[in-house]
Amino acid sequence: MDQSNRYADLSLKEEDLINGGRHILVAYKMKPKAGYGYLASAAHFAAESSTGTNVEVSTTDEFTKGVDALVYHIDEATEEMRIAYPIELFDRNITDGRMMIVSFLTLTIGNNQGMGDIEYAKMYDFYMPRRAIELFDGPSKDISDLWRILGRPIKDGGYIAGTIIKPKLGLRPEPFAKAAYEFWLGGDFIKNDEPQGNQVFAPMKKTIPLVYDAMKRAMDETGEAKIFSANITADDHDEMLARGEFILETFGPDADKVAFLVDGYVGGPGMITTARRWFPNQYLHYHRAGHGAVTSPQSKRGYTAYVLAKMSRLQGASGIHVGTMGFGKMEGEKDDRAIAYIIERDEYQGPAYYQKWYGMKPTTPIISGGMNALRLPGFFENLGHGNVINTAGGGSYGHIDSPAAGAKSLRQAYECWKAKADPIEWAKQHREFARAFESFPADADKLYPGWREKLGVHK
Ligand SMILES: O=C(COP(=O)(O)O)[C@H](O)[C@H](O)COP(=O)(O)O
Ligand SMILES: [Mg+2]
Repeated sequence: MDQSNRYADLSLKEEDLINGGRHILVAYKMKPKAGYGYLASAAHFAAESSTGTNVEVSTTDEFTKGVDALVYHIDEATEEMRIAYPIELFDRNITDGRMMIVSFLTLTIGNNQGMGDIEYAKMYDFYMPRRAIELFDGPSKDISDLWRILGRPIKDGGYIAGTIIKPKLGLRPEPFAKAAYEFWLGGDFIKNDEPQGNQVFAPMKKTIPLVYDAMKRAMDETGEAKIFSANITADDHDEMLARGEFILETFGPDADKVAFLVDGYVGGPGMITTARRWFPNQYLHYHRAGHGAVTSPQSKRGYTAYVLAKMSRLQGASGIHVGTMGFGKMEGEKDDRAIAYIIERDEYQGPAYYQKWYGMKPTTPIISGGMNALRLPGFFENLGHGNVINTAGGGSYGHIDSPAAGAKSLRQAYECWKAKADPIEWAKQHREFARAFESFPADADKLYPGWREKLGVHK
């Protein structure tokens, strides 16, 4: 059944839809299955994603038709399809009238992912009108809160040198706390690796008090504040809250130095919102492990990493991983800068839509995955600034001198970029940075050919 007379109106202008402020707009790359017309499939897609199904139903009335999603733009050659969703379609809380990401996903990237006439469809951008921005929580804490804790300026407070406790799993409580202490002697921020929680060999009730003790000792030793991002992810929200409350109680007077890490892609939007609403005084660290299943450029379904990051700001993530833009070990491109810019700026031109955030707090780009001091100068140059959290696991615990030296090498890499200095010249003055060359020789060979001669390293 061709539903394009009801679910498509190609005379609608995007500019008018935006000025009207009544629609959420979504841009997809969509391809119908062979034998299906583009517009008819697009209209069926919009029907399934809003008020319709594959047949006409007798229960439809005039009001129903007023909230139909409408295809307003198609371009078969570029597989471009854009749909306007009336804002009324989206579910609101009975407790406080607010919007929820789960409803946004259910409609815009729900059943339409399994339709018989659609080969594939991937969301690559969406636009939220001002009213929707008003109805999402947004972050309650942001990077300025971390800068304040670290004793930095709250604007442009700069690079936060972090790590991930490695090995990923298998450390018992004492070695775990020792690994934390050793990094904090040189760095600012430590996160649990995303699978670390309450394993039998490292029970949280034993490990967390030791981590707090390590933090206190490192703060005494360095005279600097330190931050720990603790994983509270759990299937059961009560379990997640119990973890969070136990951690805050343990850190007591230093609970402001605790962030909460939630595995938001595998855990889902409800887990992020529960953490956001239950612990509004903590920095909320969104770890996105698993996202590649839908966001990878190889996947023609789901949504992009840009869309994931943009949703996380609406949900209230204080920070989210944005990859390493081709400088680390995970998939990524230089142009992934856009993923950082959409979450940190107050307005930004995305791949399809110009989004204004109307003062919603920013979400920090968290840079992670195969990073080390040698890779950072190029990374900052590409991004154009260093106001990020960077967690370098291998880059810290793989430094040949110590985790503290690894941490210092990260800070020195940032200072090198800020000073616009030549990394080789910088290495001559900064020992930990220099030793990073010997720690990661494959990277050094690739990024700084001839480094051995220039730095006088002949082993
Ligand atoms: O454990 C790590 C990195 O460890 P290492 O620093 O040793 O590589 C992170 O979980 C991933 O980077 C996540 O990837 P992303 O940030 O792309 O989501
Ligand atoms: Mg990890």
